[in-house]
Amino acid sequence: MDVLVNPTPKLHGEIQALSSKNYTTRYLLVAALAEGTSTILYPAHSEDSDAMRRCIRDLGAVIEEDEEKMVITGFGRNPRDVKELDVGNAGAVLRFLMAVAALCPEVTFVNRYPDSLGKRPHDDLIDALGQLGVEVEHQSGRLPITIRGGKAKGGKIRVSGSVSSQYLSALLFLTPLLAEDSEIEVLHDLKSKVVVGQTLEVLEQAGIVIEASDDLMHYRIAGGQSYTAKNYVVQGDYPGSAAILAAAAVTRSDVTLHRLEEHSKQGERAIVDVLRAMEVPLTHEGGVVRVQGNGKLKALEFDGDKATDAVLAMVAAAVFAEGTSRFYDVENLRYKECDRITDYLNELRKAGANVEERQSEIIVHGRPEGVEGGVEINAHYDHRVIMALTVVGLRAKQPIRIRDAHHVAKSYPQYFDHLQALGANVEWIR
Ligand SMILES: O=C(O)C1=C[C@@H](OP(=O)(O)O)[C@@H](O)[C@H](O)C1
Ligand SMILES: C=C(OP(=O)(O)O)C(=O)O
Repeated sequence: MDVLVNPTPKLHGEIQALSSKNYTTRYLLVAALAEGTSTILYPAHSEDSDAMRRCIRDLGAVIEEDEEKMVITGFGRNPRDVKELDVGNAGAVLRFLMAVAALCPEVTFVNRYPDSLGKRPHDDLIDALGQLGVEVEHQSGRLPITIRGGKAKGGKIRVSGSVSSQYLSALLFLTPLLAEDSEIEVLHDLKSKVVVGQTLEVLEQAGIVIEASDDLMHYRIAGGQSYTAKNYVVQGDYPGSAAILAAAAVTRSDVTLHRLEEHSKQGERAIVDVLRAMEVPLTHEGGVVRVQGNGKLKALEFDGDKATDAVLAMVAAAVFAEGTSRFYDVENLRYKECDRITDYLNELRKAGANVEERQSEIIVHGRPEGVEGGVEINAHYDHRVIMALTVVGLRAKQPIRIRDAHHVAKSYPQYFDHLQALGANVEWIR
């Protein structure tokens, strides 16, 4: 299904932020790896969180749920012998479960999104699992992937962090369950380092002890640990909310978002500081962000690796800023649902934005006068491209049609409902 985004000068109203995708996938996983019964309050409901829920159920977790919570009885260190797992288009879910599959005799991860997740590389994790004696069959590091586990005991592992932090997170979830102690050394650089902080936070909540160096490049993990069943509460989601806040910033607005903790470990909370630095009038107190946009923004320079999943929304805001903005250290955006540098900038250019790319940078020459619009956008299967192009469409002169906008449901199925509630003129078209 497509979405038509019509020019919308004003946004007004209050919404509750969606629940965090990254915390939901992690809490589901640690609940499954525990032997007792855990409760997750306010879990996210999206394609990615559904993928984790479906897979842990296939692996033997028992899940009961109502509107507000999920009650999960885990399988501990003994997942069911399942032949196939379908993670949909969810990168983190795939990588985390590739590690968990080391506890299974033989599991194949199917390739349902050959043009999106099917193109993403997993070589560094495959290599690390190999060091633990796990046999992995793959297509040049890509899906479909078959994992033959059962032999992993622990030991020394070296893993590259230069493409994704998810490989390291995956190993941090697995190693405490192995019989022997492990030591993990991260090679090269570690991208999206802040997300590893979320992994460590959740592991600690689940009763797992991990010794991490201050720079997050070295870890010691005692083997033979058990995950404790616990009650978890999922906080609001900054990456998805970043798009709503960017929409409020580029329009004349009075928009309030609830459930966005100031001291969250989500790096994408930087959206608030970035918009503030762009001189967007806003306040953030007691978990409530209020933007009173006047449509005026100033350009800025920002290290995008600190807030990976909010960069596209920040770039969309910068499209209308006075001056030239630069988002640097963002190379790993190329390895997401699409190439979030080349593919995204091509779509932005179609809409009339003045943008340039470098291998690891996005440069935006702002157009405070607005962009032309009047074009069709290819979503590239990417929820964050869809959300960001919507922000641009609100301030374009002519409507923008976003093809296959239903892929927004990967993380934020209610995105267009929330925008409509704020007065945005957006409509679904078949
Ligand atoms: O661990 C996670 O849940 C995630 C890590 C990040 O990926 P990279 O480490 O590949 O940047 C992020 O972009 C993704 O949306 C979720
Ligand atoms: C890149 C993302 O997710 P994943 O890597 O889990 O597919 C995202 O949510 O923007």
